Amino acid sequence: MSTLVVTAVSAERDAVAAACAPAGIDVLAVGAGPAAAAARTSAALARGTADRRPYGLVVSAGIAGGFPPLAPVGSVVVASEIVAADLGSETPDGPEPFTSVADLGFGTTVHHPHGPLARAVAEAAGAALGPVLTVSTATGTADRAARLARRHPGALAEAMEGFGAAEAAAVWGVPVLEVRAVSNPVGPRDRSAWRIAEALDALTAAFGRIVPVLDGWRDRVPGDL
Ligand SMILES: O=C(O)c1cccc(C(=O)CC[C@H]2O[C@@H](n3cnc4c(=O)[nH]cnc43)[C@H](O)[C@@H]2O)c1
Repeated sequence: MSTLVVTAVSAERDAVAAACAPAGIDVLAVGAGPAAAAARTSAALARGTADRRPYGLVVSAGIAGGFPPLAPVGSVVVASEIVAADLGSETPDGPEPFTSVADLGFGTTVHHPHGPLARAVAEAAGAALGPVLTVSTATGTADRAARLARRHPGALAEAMEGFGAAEAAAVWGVPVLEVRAVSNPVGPRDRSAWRIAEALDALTAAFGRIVPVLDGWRDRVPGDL
């Protein structure tokens, strides 16, 4: 079965496609944020099924903010967990001014990529493996960066689409991965410090090393990886 890679914007799509298109892996720009990612990823999965070419894996990919020092600018991360970090409610009292929908008892905030596949992809890419957060509002202050890091120990990075792509993949019963190249630190907003070209180059290089693993996954005998 084939693989679908989804990115937010066309520059990310082109960076991934430079490595994936020669291998016949589809790469789509589905828009920024979890809602656009969920809607358009689900539509692409439906098209694949209708065309009798169902996808067997969804990969959310692109650039991201990295939590220093775990994920420096220019590094690549692979998600061990895809976490909806701001899906919940603010709370007026207590040390933690946020509670998740999972804690409130009416939703899920974590998707778990296939462990052996995520490990194999991280190893091939020379990437760190750990939680990657999905946010609807990019972090722009040191205070919020510290709160997120406290609430999600070991979090490597934040981006804005992974959880949406994972929700779509779950609806279609397809496994999901998230692969990100770090363009900026999570913290006080300074767009001039974003190293987008460096991160896009890192993304292309990472997918060059990941493609053979995805090929092996496509051809796998269940239990192989
Ligand atoms: O301006 C450009 O040339 C350009 C090229 C490629 C990508 C972009 C984006 O702005 C991508 C937005 C996308 O990146 C993720 N992202 C990156 N850093 C963060 C962050 O610190 N916090 C949250 N998300 C981040 C996110 O997935 C965005 O959708 C521009």
